Amino acid sequence: MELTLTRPDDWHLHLRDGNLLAAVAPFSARHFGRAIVMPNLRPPVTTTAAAIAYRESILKVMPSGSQFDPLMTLYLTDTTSPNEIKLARESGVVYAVKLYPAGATTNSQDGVTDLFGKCLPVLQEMAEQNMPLLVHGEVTDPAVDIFDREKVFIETVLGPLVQKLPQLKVVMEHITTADAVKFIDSCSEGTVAATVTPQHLILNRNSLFQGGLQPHNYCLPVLKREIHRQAIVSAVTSGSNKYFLGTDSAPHEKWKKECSCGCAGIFNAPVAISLYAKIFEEANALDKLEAFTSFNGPDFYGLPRNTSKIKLIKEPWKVPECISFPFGEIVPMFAGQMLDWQTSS
Ligand SMILES: NC(=O)N[C@@H](CC(=O)O)C(=O)O
Ligand SMILES: [Zn+2]
Ligand SMILES: [Zn+2]
Repeated sequence: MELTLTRPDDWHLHLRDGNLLAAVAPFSARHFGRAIVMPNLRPPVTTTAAAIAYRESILKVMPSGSQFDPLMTLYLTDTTSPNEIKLARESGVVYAVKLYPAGATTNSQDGVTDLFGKCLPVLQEMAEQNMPLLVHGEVTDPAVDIFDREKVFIETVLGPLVQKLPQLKVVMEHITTADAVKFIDSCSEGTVAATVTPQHLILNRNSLFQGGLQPHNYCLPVLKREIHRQAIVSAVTSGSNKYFLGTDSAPHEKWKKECSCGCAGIFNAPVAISLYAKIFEEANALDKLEAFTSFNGPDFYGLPRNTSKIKLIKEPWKVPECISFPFGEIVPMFAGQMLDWQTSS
């Protein structure tokens, strides 16, 4: 069996920097036309000037002949100025601003401590400039159970934000719950949307503990119960244009995952397209796959859809156990397992 799709884009990707960037970027460039590149480096990408420099370093490591187009983002802080948003818009290379609640996830130390108290003028400027806000949607209050942090974020931050600034474009990133689906479905089309990762569509929280602790299935927001997984599968396969592909591929070196305090993040770039195809096939919804992978994202961002195509063939392949590069090793999602779909180049 074969499927031809308009080339997909990845609307949520961590490319890292330095040696790791060079090692992982080709895995995304192989399949995706464009990617929204997350700014959570150390130090974070907080200015347009830094975003331009980061974009250059990404383009430098691209395989020759690659058309891959990195769409840059700024990391919102308590002190980001409205003027920085103007510069970002004028640059033509910054496509969004990312909200990390301080302490919510990897490299979020410099994130926002009080969105409504500190960031309202910037958010107003973003609404005016039609600059989307991308949201890691979890509260950081240690008193809130980790499995409830997305739900509480919707109730206490996202809901009120959408009420306060109804013109602001918002993407709730990597949604994991039925609560998020309900919220997104209730919002107005073209203004609020969500990305969905392969891991949250294919795994539930049992996968964290299956046969022992599984660090390579650990990401944030953490995997949830099966009923939540089913709700997001229904959402993406429903044909709604509010949901689109965002892998959240987030590589960490093997030693940083397999240790006494492992990092959150799953490296799924090599398997993401295969997994999305598997999910849509199992839901009898392969006819809805292309809108999710290739149409809904650019339509939301107001960008043209890609014109080139990729071909998927149903032919089993084994995911490598480990990907080695000159300075280390990374374990991909589904390492050592068989998958049905692969792309033919
Ligand atoms: N998803 C993750 O578990 N980790 C991401 C950060 C993020 O997207 O929250 C990372 O940068 O490692
Ligand atoms: Zn996140
Ligand atoms: Zn992410």
